[in-house]
Amino acid sequence: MPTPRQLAFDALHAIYRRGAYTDVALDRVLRQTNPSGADRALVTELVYGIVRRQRSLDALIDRLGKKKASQQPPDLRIILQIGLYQLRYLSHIPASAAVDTSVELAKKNGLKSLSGVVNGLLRQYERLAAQGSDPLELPTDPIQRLGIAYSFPDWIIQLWLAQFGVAETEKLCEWFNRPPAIDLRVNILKTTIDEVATAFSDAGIAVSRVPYLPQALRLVGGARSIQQLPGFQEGWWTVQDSSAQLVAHLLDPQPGEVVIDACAAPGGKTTHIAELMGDRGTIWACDRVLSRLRKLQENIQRLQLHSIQICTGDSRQFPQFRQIADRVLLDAPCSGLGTLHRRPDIRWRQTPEKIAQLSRLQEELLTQTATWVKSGGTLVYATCTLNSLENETAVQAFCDRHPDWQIQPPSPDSPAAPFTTSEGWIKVLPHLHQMDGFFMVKLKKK
Ligand SMILES: C[S@@+](CC[C@H](N)C(=O)[O-])C[C@H]1O[C@@H](n2cnc3c(N)ncnc32)[C@H](O)[C@@H]1O
Repeated sequence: MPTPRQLAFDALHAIYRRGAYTDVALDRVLRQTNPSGADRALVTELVYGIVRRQRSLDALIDRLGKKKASQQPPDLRIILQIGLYQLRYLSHIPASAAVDTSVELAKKNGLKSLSGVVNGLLRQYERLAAQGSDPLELPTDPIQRLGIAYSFPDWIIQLWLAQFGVAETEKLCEWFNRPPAIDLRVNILKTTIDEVATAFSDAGIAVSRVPYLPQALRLVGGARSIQQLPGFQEGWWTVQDSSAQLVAHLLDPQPGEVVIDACAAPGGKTTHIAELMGDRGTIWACDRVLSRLRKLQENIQRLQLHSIQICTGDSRQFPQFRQIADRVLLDAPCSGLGTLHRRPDIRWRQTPEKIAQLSRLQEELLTQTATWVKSGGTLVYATCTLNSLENETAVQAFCDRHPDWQIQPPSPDSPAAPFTTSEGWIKVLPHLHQMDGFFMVKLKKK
């Protein structure tokens, strides 16, 4: 049976050298070997943590090694990262264990002749740390300082510094390096939040309520196998972050209405809309990615909903929806910078060029889906990103071009009300609200 560190090495090898997605590579090594609880937790922590922290870890290798990280043999670099990550970020692992197991990894993975390099570099880290000096040297320039200290690319730091300033950006970076919480949304058509909370506590699983969110329960104590939690098969709940739950509350759909969800898959918000409507009315769930729509279909079946119709294709091209909807949700494809803790590789995969393309797509989707709304109807635009170009700027530009639309703040009793700015934007900031970062706004058509 391979050790947890060997499994982490295998997953990181697939991620760095073959371009695999982090969650896919991790899932593969866990499924192949099915390690026990503590080992599984260590592999998960190492893989997610190292992908997140790779800029900081490479800066340490640059400082402590004879060669820069980028010039090290690729597998050696992975092993050095595994060792340094444990020394720097995992307080429950003794330094000697971190060093010895990394030396072992080098020997077992064809790098016997370089195992001395691993030993020397990790011990040098330990020596400096023991003397009380931080082995991670930081430049004075604030962009690079935060980028290296918290392991983000400079462009993301720049973007946030412009929006939030230094102190807030630092808190945000720190938050995004923590493991994510798992929130559930209780299906009010099947059960109540109290019943679900009791079922969980009877099964020895702690859950807590989330302020302002009437259907949200947060799992206390991290990662678990979701399918085995009480009530999953019965459709009592859906995994959905609390901030994503705010979106359907802001839309405020009513029983009997026609609602179109323009970017619906895998259906977290579509199914919430159906639940809030008492499963009465018509919800068109559109998306252009078939595999994601299959997940939506599974969710509809598990939750036993009947009011949702699936529509496959590009939401910029559905003339049949012209002026038929009471409400439209545009949960737009976006850069995802509000969910960096959940998807550790986005910070390295996303680029300003890709965001410029997304921004054009968002504008086209907003312009087209707005034509679906009846007079007096509403459209909610939402993204899970913290980037004003995709948020305030996009919506303001739309309003400037369409004077028959205006921003409508949520009603004071809406769960979204506490997150609303004076301009009517709903902005969820992770370090303030302890949820994924989200932006949403409700627009009303005259
Ligand atoms: C943020 S995700 C939607 C998440 C979903 N609303 C939920 O709550 O589960 C954005 C979705 O937009 C879809 N998408 C991207 N471009 C599209 C287009 N032109 N037309 C329709 N769907 C599109 C993507 O396939 C993706 O599923």
